[in-house]
Amino acid sequence: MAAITLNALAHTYSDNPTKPEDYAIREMTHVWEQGGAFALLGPSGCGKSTLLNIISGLLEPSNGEVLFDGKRVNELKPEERNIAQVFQFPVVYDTMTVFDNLAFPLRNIGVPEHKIKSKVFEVADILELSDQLKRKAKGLSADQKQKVSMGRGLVRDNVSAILFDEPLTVIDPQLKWKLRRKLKQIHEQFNITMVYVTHDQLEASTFADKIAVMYNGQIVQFGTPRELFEKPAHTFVGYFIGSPGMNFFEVELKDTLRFGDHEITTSDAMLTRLNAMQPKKITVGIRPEFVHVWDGKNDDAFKVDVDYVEDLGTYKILSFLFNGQMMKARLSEDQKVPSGQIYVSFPEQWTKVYVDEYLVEVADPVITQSEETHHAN
Ligand SMILES: Nc1ncnc2c1ncn2[C@@H]1O[C@H](COP(=O)(O)OP(=O)(O)OP(=O)(O)O)[C@@H](O)[C@H]1O
Repeated sequence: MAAITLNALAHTYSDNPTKPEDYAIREMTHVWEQGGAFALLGPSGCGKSTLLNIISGLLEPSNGEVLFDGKRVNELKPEERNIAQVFQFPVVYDTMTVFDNLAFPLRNIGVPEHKIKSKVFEVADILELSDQLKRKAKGLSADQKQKVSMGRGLVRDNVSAILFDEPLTVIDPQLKWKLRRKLKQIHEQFNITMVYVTHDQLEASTFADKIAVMYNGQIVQFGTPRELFEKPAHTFVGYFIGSPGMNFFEVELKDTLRFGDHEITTSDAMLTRLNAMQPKKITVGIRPEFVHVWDGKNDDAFKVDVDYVEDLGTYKILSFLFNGQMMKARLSEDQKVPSGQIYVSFPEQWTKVYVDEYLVEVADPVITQSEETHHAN
C-alpha cells in the first residue's frame, strides 16, 4: 500500500511541444493519500488514461516524478511497481481456468503452491467466484471476466495500489451497481489505495471518497462529492458535475456586479478582492438547485420569463430567460409550476464568482463576540 505523489508531472505526445495545448498532462503536483478510494473524473480526451499509465509505468512521463511513499519510481518497470491495473476490457487468459488466471501473478513470482491456493480461494470468495474456479475463462460473462481481472490484482499481498480504467464499460447496467458495491467492499477490507477512472459522475461519487476532476490535462479540483457540488473550484466542475450543471453568466464590475440592468448581490469583501484583481472576465455561477423561485411577486427578486418546464418525475427543471440568457432552476415535486413572468433570486451563499474560470474566495467575515451577542438578541 502506498501514497502516490505526482511531482511537477507533465506529459506530451508531441516531439516538439511549444504551447500548453501540446501537453496531454499539463504540469501538476498531486498526492493520492495512502489507502484512499479516489476517482479521476473527466470527459473523453482530458488525459485520464495517460495519467494512469504514467502511474503504473506503462508510459514514461516527459517531465516530473512519480513517487510511491516518497520513493521515486520513474525508473521502475510496471511489474516492479506492484501496481494492479484493471482496464476497460477484461484481460484474462481464455484457455486457462479461473483458478489458474487468479494464480498467474503469484506463480510468476514463485509463491509456493499451497499459499497460492489459500490466497486464490480467499479472493474468489470475496468476488463470489468460488463456484467458477474450475471453469475455463472463455465461457464466462463479461462481468465475471472483469471480476477475474480484478482478482488478479488482489491476490498479491504487496500490491501498492489498484488503478481502474473505466472498469464497468462492458458490464450490463443492472450488474454495474453490484460490481461497484463489490469494489467498495474490497476497498474497505484491504485498505488499498484505489484510483478509479471514469467520465461518469455517478460512478465517481458512489465509489470515491474524493474525486479529482480533470479538464484539459489538469486536475482542476480535488474534493469530496459534496465539495464539488457546493463549491466548484473551476467553471468546468460546475458545468460537469450536477444534472443539469451550474448556470453561468458573465458580469461587469461597476461598483457592484452587474448583469445587464441587474445587480448581483455579493459581499463588500468580494468587491474589494475583485477590484484588486482587475479581472478581464468575471463569471457568476449558481446551481439550479439553489435558485430561489418565488411563489408570487417579490420586489427584491429578479423578474424573469419562464421558457418551459420539464417534468422529470421526482423533480422539475424550470428554464427561464434572465436578461436574455437561458438559465435553469430545479423545482421540487410539490412546488407550484410557474408560467409567464416570475420572480427568482440567487442566495448570496450559493452565488459563486469566477475569474479566468477559477473560483474567487474571500474569507468569511469574522464575527466578534459582541456582534454575535447582538445578533442573538
Ligand atoms: N499514443 C498517443 N499518441 C498521441 N496522442 C495521444 C496518445 N494517447 C492519447 N493521446 C492524446 O492525449 C490526450 C489525452 O488522451 P487520454 O487517452 O489520456 O484521455 P482520456 O481522458 O483517457 O480519454 P478517454 O476517456 O477517451 O480514454 C488526447 O488528446 C489524446 O488524443
